[in-house]
Amino acid sequence: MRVLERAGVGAPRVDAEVLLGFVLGVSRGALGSLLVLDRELPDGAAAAFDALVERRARREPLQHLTGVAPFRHVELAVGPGVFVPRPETEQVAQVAIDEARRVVDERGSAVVVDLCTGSGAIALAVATEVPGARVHAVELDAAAHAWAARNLAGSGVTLVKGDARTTLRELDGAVDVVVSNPPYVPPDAVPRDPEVAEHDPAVALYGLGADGLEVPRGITAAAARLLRPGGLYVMEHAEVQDAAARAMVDATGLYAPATTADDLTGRPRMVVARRAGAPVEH
Ligand SMILES: C[S@@+](CC[C@H](N)C(=O)[O-])C[C@H]1O[C@@H](n2cnc3c(N)ncnc32)[C@H](O)[C@@H]1O
Repeated sequence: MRVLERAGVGAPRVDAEVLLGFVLGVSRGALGSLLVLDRELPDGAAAAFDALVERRARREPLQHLTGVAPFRHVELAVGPGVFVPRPETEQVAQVAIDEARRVVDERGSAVVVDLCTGSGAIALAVATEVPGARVHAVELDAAAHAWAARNLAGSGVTLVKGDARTTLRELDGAVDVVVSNPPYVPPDAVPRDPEVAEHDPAVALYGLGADGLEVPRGITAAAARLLRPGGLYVMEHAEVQDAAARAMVDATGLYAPATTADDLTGRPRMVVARRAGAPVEH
């Protein structure tokens, strides 16, 4: 634990417990007590644990070491080449899930699209938690798409490889919920944590343009094209982008006035808007 603390790992005790549980093949909860850390480990486990701690001290993401990332009620396989799903995105998924459930109750089914799906986290959560939802997911990057294909196999989610700004034309005007956690980091805001800066793919982080919102602007336009009138759009953004994200949505003239919703820690982290009027003509 001290090795991780010295390396600047944010939650050294938690990470040490997770890695020990991983080596022993038990959940962190089943470890029982931290005293386990002081006991002798079975043959081979001590060396395996030390090797993992050393890698974690070099700031490899914990989830790359265990190969999994928890997200709501599901677990995603993750590793190099894919963005590790974050707890704050669970609340973005919640907004999409609540709306999809409401639509299913009202109409018997709902069409949900997850743009920029990465590991497939949001799409899998919606498909798992909302029976009656028909879920589509789009990912541009080949490596991330491969992780999503692995995670979404057998889930019923339709996964498409392509640019989320231009795909799924067959669903134009027919979608009830579009949810997205796109890249949105501005070019001058390189994340400080090595786990993020060195291990999350650049295509997952940087939203392009001076404000980081060039890709999100394209996603917002695509969502307007996909949504039926009254359909809901929810998109994650950085804490400092709340006003810019609302302005971005409102500037399209295609949505009712956008609002901002908070994540579970009370930070403004997503823009929410309903599609207004008639579907866009093409
Ligand atoms: C911030 S990550 C989010 C991944 C996942 N939705 C999550 O919340 O964990 C953004 C994802 O968008 C993908 N991406 C970037 N530009 C894209 C585009 N134009 N079309 C589709 N996917 C894109 C990246 O490869 C990355 O997987």
